[in-house]
Parts: sequence; C-alpha cells; structure tokens
Amino acid sequence: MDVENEAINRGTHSHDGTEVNAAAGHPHARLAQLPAVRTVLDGVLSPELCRELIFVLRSTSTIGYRPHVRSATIHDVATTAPWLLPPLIRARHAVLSAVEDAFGLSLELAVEFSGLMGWARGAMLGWHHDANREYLSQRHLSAVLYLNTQGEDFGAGDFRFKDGPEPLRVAPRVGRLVAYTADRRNVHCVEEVAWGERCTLTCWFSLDPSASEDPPVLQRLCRNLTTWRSLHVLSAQPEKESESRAPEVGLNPGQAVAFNVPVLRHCWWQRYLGPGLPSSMYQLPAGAGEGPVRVDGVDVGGQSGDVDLSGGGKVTSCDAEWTGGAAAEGGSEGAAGGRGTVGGEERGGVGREGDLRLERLRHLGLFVVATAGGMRSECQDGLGTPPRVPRKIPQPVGTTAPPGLDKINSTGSTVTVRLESPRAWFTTVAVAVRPGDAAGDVTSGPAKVPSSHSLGTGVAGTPLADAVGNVCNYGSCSNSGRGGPEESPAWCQEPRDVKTQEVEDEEEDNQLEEGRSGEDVWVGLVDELEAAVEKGTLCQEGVKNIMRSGGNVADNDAAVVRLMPVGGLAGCALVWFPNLSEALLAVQFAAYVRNVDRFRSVMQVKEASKEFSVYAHMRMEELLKDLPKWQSLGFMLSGG
Ligand SMILES: O=C(O)CCC(=O)C(=O)O
Ligand SMILES: [Fe+2]
Repeated sequence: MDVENEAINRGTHSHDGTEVNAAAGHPHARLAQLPAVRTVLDGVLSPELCRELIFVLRSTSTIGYRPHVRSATIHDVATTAPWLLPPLIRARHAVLSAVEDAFGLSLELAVEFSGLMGWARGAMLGWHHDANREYLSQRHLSAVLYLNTQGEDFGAGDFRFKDGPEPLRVAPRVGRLVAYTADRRNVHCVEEVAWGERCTLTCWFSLDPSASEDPPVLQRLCRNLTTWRSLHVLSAQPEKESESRAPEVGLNPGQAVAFNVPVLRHCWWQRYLGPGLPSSMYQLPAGAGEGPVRVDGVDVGGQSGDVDLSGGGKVTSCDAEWTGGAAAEGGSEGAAGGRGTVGGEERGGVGREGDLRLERLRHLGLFVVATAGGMRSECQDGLGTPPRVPRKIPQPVGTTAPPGLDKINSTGSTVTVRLESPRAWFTTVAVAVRPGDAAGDVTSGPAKVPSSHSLGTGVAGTPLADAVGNVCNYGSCSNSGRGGPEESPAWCQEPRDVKTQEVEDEEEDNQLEEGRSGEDVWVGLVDELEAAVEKGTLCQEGVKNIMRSGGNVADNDAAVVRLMPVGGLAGCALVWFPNLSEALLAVQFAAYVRNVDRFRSVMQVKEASKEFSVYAHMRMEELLKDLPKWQSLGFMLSGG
C-alpha cells in the first residue's frame, strides 16, 4: 500500500458503519470525563481559506476512497503540489486549536490524519463512530470542517448524531466545524448528498503523540524538495559543478534545517513550475464552426429545439464531456455502449472500462455546454448539480454573453468555456495529458502508466516554461466529418512563432468578443486522442503533429492544438500538459483565481492560469519560511 494512501485507507475501512470489535470505541481515559463530547463551532476558517482549500482539493484529489468521494490527504498534497500545503497546514492548525480549546486539551493532541474530501452526489456514510476498529484505537477525536454551504453549493448531506446530547443534526456551512470524540458516544452518519459537491476538511486527532501524521508527511516533503533541488541544479546550472551534486538533506523531520532554503527559493519554481498555460493558442479559421451541431446523433445546430443534454435523452451520457466531439459525432457509443449515465452516476467508463484515471477526470465535473439556435443546455457535471439557469437563454446575436450567463455557477469543479454563437456549435478545449506522465515523474525516461489509485499523487512541476517555447501549432481537420490530413488547412500544418500568435490571440479575442464561437473545457489524456481520431473528431495528421511537437513521449513539452469543427460537429483546442497534476492545477487554478467556474473564452482560462506561477511562488515562499516552524511544531506534537 502506498505510503500516501495508507492513512486514508485506514480511514476507509472504518467507514462501513459496522462495529466489528466490541473492544474498539471505548473512550480514552483522558476523554472519559469531558464536560461535553461534541461541539459545533462557526467561523473556524474564513470563507476565503475554505475556497482556497476547495481549489487544493480539486487540483490534487484522487478517487477511490469511497464511492462518490474524492480526497486529497495531506500526503497527497505534499506529493503532488507541495506549494499548496500552506493553506492546508494553516487550516489544519486552526482546526487543531479549535478542538483543543473546545475540549480543554491544549497542546495535548497530535493530528493523526488530515485530508480534504469532496462528496459528490450520491455520497453518504452510514452510522458509525470513528474509532470502530481496533487499529483505530489511537483515534481519539474527530473534526470535520465544512468548506462550503448546504443549499448553495450542494444539496442535503447533513451530518447527524444518532443519539446523545444536542445537536443531533448539523447542516454543513462554510467555516463550520463539528468536533466530537471518536468513540462510541458519537455514533454519526452523513446523509446522502443530492447534488453538487460537499467539501470538507476532515481531521482526526490522537492523544498519543506517536500517532502523529507529521513525520511521514515531512519525510515526503523533504524528499520532494530534495528532488526538485537536485534536478534543478543538475539541469539548469550544470556548469556549477559544486552545486550539481545532490544536496545533503536530511529526510527526517527535525533535520530539515539541512535544507538550503535560499537555493531552493531561488530555483524551484523557475525551473519546475513555469509560467502557467502555454501562451500560444490557435485561432479558428474564419467560418469554422458554422454548420450544424450534432449531439449524440441529434442534429441541433443552428436550429431551434430544446436540446436537453442533462436528461432529455438526446445525450445519454456525460461522455460528451470526455470525448469532446464524440457525443456530437454519432452517439451510438453513448447509448449502445452502455456507458455512464447522465450526471456521472455509476460510470462504466469512457474509453477503457473501469479506468479510474478516466473516472477521475470525469469526476472533475467537466461537462459540455452546447448552444443551439438560441437554446442552451448542458450535460450535468457528474456532481448532479441542478442547472441554475433557465433551459432557454435568449441568444443575442453578435454579443458576447446572453443575459444571465454571469450568474451561471453550478460547481467550482467545472471550467467551461462557452460563448453563445449565432451559428450553433461548440468547441472543446482539452487539457490533454500524456498518460505516461500522469504519475508525474519529473525525471525523463520511459513513460509509465500510473496505477490508477495513485493518480494525481505524482510530483507535479515539469517545465511548462519550456513548453511555451515548444508549442505545437496545429489545427485540424477536414470538414468531412471524418477528418483527414489531405484536407487540413494550411494553418494547421506549419508551426507559427509566438509573436504571430500574440497578434492572432488578439484577433481571436476580437472574434470571441463578437460571440462567434462557443467553447468548453475538458480534460483528457492523449491516448484518448487516438479514440478521437477513430471517431473522426480529430484527424490523424493532428495527432502526428501533437506527437511530433512532443518529440518523444518522455519529453516535457506541451502542445496547444485547436481543431476546427469536423463537419460542423465540434471543434476542440487542446492544451497539452506534461502531466495530469499540472493540467489539473492550471485549469482548477484558473477557476479559483477568477472565482468562476466558467469562462467566456479560452483566452480567459489562459490568462487566469498565467497567474498560477505567481500564486505558487508565493505559497512556496510561505512553505519554505514556515517549514522550520512546522517541523518543530510537528516535532513538538509528536512528543519530541
Ligand atoms: O463529512 C462529515 O460530515 C463526516 C464524515 C465522517 O463521519 C467520517 O469521515 O468519518
Ligand atoms: Fe465519521
């Protein structure tokens, strides 16, 4: 079992609501005489911090913890994106202090587990207490901090205590903490989430210092920072022989003082984070996108008719979000293939059956918005969020956004780029990731397909900076509906330089301003592009160009690709990231930093994402600054 998954798995097994061991769950002697065994406190974290934590959750989480739940333990964050640790550490500490205060246990508790959880529609938890296994006997107190608000961000999902003192029911709201002893005096459950995503920071505490999660977290962190530093030194400054040796960094907590913090500060982000999304993106040729849109075999383009992607039967699956044009292309897959149901219920899988990587991407809640003849409708986002906009939006031709568009805010995990178009169609932006890199190994070498459950726990931080200089400029495809290199327009064949691109970006913006196109963002893996070729959404030449731009699969290049609609069905632009972690970070960051979950154009996502390196740098500075403190805190908490 992976180190980073161990803690959460320990949690997993305690959650089936059964008590298997009569000895487990007795109150710890220290907790036997508490004046209260549970408490609810509001305002423990600010809404801003909560929102940031949701971003951290969405950009680093893995699935597999429990059905309909994604999670990012502190181990996951330390592994995937350590620069996101500061908000989590801060929050964890605030929760710890609040719990210690509430129960009169100042400085007595160690954090045994901390993790961010996203409970999607259908997620629930039966009656249980949190120390209902013998091996959980060191788990003494529990705290759940709600990061968002019932009724606004998700439906239902009440926390309930089975019996005992009031309160018996807690409605989650942002900043609210429910804390209770983990023993059998606090049997509780979580009612099923009806829609949206219920986000929490869940912490367990122990009176036993040796149960602290800090040492393994710090160890991982140290290892990662060491890796980055040595990689940086080796590859970025090879001339400095003295620096090119791997640094001597203690891997044990308490030895972090061995870090050369100034060197780390100087080097890590420039080399391994990059400036955000590649700055180059291709425009659609004039006229692209005109023609009918077909959604799951139903011609919706430019015509009237209410297209109900979220349940009207025309799209039987959210596969639309995944395969981009696939749902638009013919739909037999969606229906006959027995794939997932709308709203991301049980998901048999897009592409390979049961592939958790794909399921995780689906779980990101990306979805399709199609515009058709003044009608706008959407495929639900996998979180079951009810659409908050009327089905029909009047579509002012030639303007950028229909009334009410600004108010669309269904789920934070959805980044949808869309515009109304006088000619109905939609374009998809894919954040395509070479699957071999999804594990995020920052060293080059043969690509490895990660084991699905560890997806997202790879080391992010491969050089997007480099990628900007190596953008593959490509566009496709024929208008035959099947794609073909022979018909690829000239602009899709020749690489263009960034300068030209800037001008074109402006033009693109202008065109977007005119409301010419509609675009969605989705995230995919590059191997899915092959499937897209088969489906005719992407032409072979395009894939070849993508591959060419990357050199070989071990290179850390990114490609930006825009496809013109195939036969008027759909188009997509692909932003190719070197690994999944980075792709998710960029897209989720864009949503976070703008506080929206939809963008009007690809440019907006791109622009927002550019701020990522600034943000990450800031947070990394914080981490490096606080690391010694945190180490000693961890040291102290673990009784050293
Ligand atoms: O999310 C909640 O409200 C409670 C979760 C819970 O009971 C648990 O994770 O054990
Ligand atoms: Fe629980």
